[in-house]
This record gives sequence, structure tokens and C-alpha cells, in this order.
Amino acid sequence: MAEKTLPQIFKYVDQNVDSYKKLLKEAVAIPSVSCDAKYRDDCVRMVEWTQEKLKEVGARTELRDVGYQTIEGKEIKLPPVLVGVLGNDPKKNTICLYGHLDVQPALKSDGWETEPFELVERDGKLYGRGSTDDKGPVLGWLHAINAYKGIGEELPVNLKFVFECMEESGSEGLDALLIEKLKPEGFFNDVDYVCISDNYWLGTTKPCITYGLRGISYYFLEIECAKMDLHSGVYGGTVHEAMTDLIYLMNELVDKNGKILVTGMYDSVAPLTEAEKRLYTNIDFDTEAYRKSIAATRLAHNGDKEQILMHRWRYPSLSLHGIEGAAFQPGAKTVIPGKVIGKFSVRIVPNQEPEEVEKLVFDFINKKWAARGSPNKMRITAQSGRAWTENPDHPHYQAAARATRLIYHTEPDMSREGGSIPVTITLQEASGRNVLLLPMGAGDDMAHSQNEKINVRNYIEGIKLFAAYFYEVSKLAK
Ligand SMILES: NCC(=O)N[C@@H](Cc1c[nH]cn1)C(=O)O
Ligand SMILES: [Zn+2]
Ligand SMILES: [Zn+2]
Repeated sequence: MAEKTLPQIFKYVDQNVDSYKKLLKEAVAIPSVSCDAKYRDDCVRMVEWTQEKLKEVGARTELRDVGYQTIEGKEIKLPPVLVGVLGNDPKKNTICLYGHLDVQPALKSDGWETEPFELVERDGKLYGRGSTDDKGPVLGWLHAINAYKGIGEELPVNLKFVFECMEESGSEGLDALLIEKLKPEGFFNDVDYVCISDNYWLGTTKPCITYGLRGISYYFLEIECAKMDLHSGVYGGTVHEAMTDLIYLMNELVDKNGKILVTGMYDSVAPLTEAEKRLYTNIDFDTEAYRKSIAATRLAHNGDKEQILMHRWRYPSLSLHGIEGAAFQPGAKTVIPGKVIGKFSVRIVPNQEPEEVEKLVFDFINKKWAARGSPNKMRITAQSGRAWTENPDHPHYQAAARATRLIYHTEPDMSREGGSIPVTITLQEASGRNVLLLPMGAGDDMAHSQNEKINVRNYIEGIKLFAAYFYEVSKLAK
């Protein structure tokens, strides 16, 4: 590949900004919300739409069936997984790219300034659900491939794709597809590296490359006191209320400083070594900017940088997410909910196994429930995914760092991330190869939140970064 290829690609990308925005607008307009069965057809539509785009860049694609999920006793078909292959030159390195096409729910009434499923450009930012998590990055890969084609240059690597539409809901069916089908079929045989772009820079100016993720153990805690909702003027004072029991249990889980109260939760957390402790000192992270960007009054751990990073990356945290069945709509509704489902999760960390964490939480809740002596019905279920870490001293990381320096003219931080991408460790095990997370978006993109956005700069420079990453990986020894 000629010396001037990358500069030509960068120029091509700059000339095609409008078409990249247009495609992201189309993708965001498909409300592929995976956690709500009523959007299941949109999830399928999103997978099929992406399949067409993958075909347009020349990939061989197939939609793999991953069966059904059970929601409230009903069997619902899971969206298919989009699997693709582009190139099979044995002289070239092969990268397996993973991304997800589903999104978290969003309603304008949640507090969005504009319609969440309509991509809107304002002040150099593209607002819309999925813009940064993860539709922008997935399209970024396709645009980077297209840019090579656009300047008439052969792609310097072979690519394999795994794009799913259930990541935000525990990646149901994906592990089985990878381990029981794709691996035995030889899909990973020629894979040399795995790359995922589904996380963010730590701050807003400095790029990073990510070598660790927390896992997640998500709980549904259901309490039922009656077969229907009740008038509190008629039944209040005469029944043991489900909501009262639920609030009691949820309040037992974590203290006001965020310390998890579930017995044994910290026992198997990997011990902090002196060498690891030193790593946090050099990370470029402005806790005050982080605090201000969310308008929080005060951060935990007195806002100490090292402690904040450690509690995002290497210690478990427990969050209370919501209560299904509670009267959350505006207005003074005087109902006693008949059944409520409390939702909370534990972000789990290296050395903690999901089964072990689930047992600790179940035992703790059962003990508290027995002590409460409530006559109501209680049920707790969980879905979990493991934590992941990788060796950042690998040539793969050096290649990604060279690509990043070329685009952003600065040394990227080697970071870990507090969020979870359950399939990462499965891809690491199935391929036996080095896995790397190459984020496109910035730390203030507000994924999962109101007014999710991606900066135009991150989207466009991210496309160039992906193209440069292909080039750098192509130079690694076979
Ligand atoms: N971008 C990754 C991401 O947001 N992952 C989710 C995964 C999830 C959601 N529910 C269960 N797992 C996350 O919340 O980290
Ligand atoms: Zn994501
Ligand atoms: Zn997400």
C-alpha cells in the first residue's frame, strides 16, 4: 500500500461527511429497542438494513437464527445475528469486528430536547438514540471500508463481522451461536485480532484504547400482594403492601456512600497491587469536569481521581434502576400496586464469577425476606455477563495506538471501562486472540441517557481512525 493512501482516505472521508450523517440519520430512525418486545420487528428491520449496507461494501453476509426468549411466560423470537465476511486473502491479517444494532429505550417525555429517534445536528453534535451507542461506531466501520473502495485501494485486511441486536438486553442467544455454531464451523480459524468499538473516551479531548470492562449481574425482584392494583382509601391499612416490602429490600442493598451491603460481595475482588495502583496516577482524567458535565453536587470518594477511576473500573458497584408497576406517571394516583418488580444490577469485576455473585445476592435477599416475615409472594431472577480484561502490551494495542496518534496527534490513554459488553470475553475465548476496544465517542456522549449524542468530529475522525487502524493492523506480522 502506497505511502499516500491514508492521506487520500482522510481527504475522501472529509468529502463525504454529508453522506455519513445521512446514513446515521436512517439508522437512528429505526427504534431498535431490544428490551421491549413491541419493538422486536424494528430490531429485525435494523439487522436487515445493516445487512444491505454490509452487502454494499462487498461482504458475504448471513442472518443467523438464535432462537427464542421468554418474557412473562411468552416465547418471543430473538432478532437474528448478522454475520459477515469480507476478503479471505491468506497473506492478510483478519480482524473480527463486533458491534450492536439495538438501543436503550427513549421517549421525548423522558426529557429529550428533540425526538430521540430523529437525528438532529446542533452545535457540532449529532443527537439521537444510538448515535454513539452503537450505531455511529458500527457505521464508522462500514464508512472506513467504503473509503478504501472510494479511492480505488484494496482493503489491507480481511474482515469478519458479528453484529447483534440484543446487547442492551444481555446478548441473549449470542454466546451459544459463537461457541456452539460459529466456532465449530471454523469462523474463528483465520481470525488474528478482535476489535470492538462500543465505549467512550474517558473525557472529552483525549482518545483512549480500552483493555478492561466490568461485567453485569442484573436482577428482577418481584413482590406481589394482590391480584390487581387497589384503592388505597379502601385497602390502605388492611393489606401488607408489595411496594413497602420492595422498598425495604432495595434499601438493604447499598449504603449512602455506595458500599454494597450484600454479604461477601467484596471477598473475591482481585487484590489491588502496587503496580496497578500506580497506573491510575498517570491517567488523564478531570474529575471536576466529569462532575460538572452531569451537574452533580458532589462526587463519591471526595472526588479523588484515583478512587473514582478504581470504583469505575476495578470495584463492583450496585445501582437501583427502577420499579415496574409503580405509579411513576405524573399526578396524585392513590393506588396500591398489586405487583411491583424492582430492577437493580451489580457491575462485577475481575475474579468475580456471575454465578457466585448471583448466589450472594439471592442468599442475601432470601435472608432479608425471611426476617421481614411478609405474607406476600417474592421472586428474584437474574441475567449476567462476565467482566473482561486484556493484555494492553500486545502489538495489537501498539497498532491501535499508532493509528490514534496519526488522527489525534496525542498519546492515547490505556483505559478500562465501567460498563459491560458481555460478549467480549466470549469472543476472546472463542477466537483465542487479542481483543481491543477502540472507542469513537467522547466521555460526555450520555449513552443510555437523555440527549445521547456523538460529536461530528468524533464520528468523522473516528472513521479515519478505523481506516488507519486497518492499515496499522495490516502491517503486523502474520
Ligand atoms: N455500550 C455497552 C453497554 O451499554 N452495555 C450495557 C450492557 C447491558 C445492559 N443491560 C444488560 N447489559 C451496559 O449497561 O453496560
Ligand atoms: Zn453499546
Ligand atoms: Zn449501551
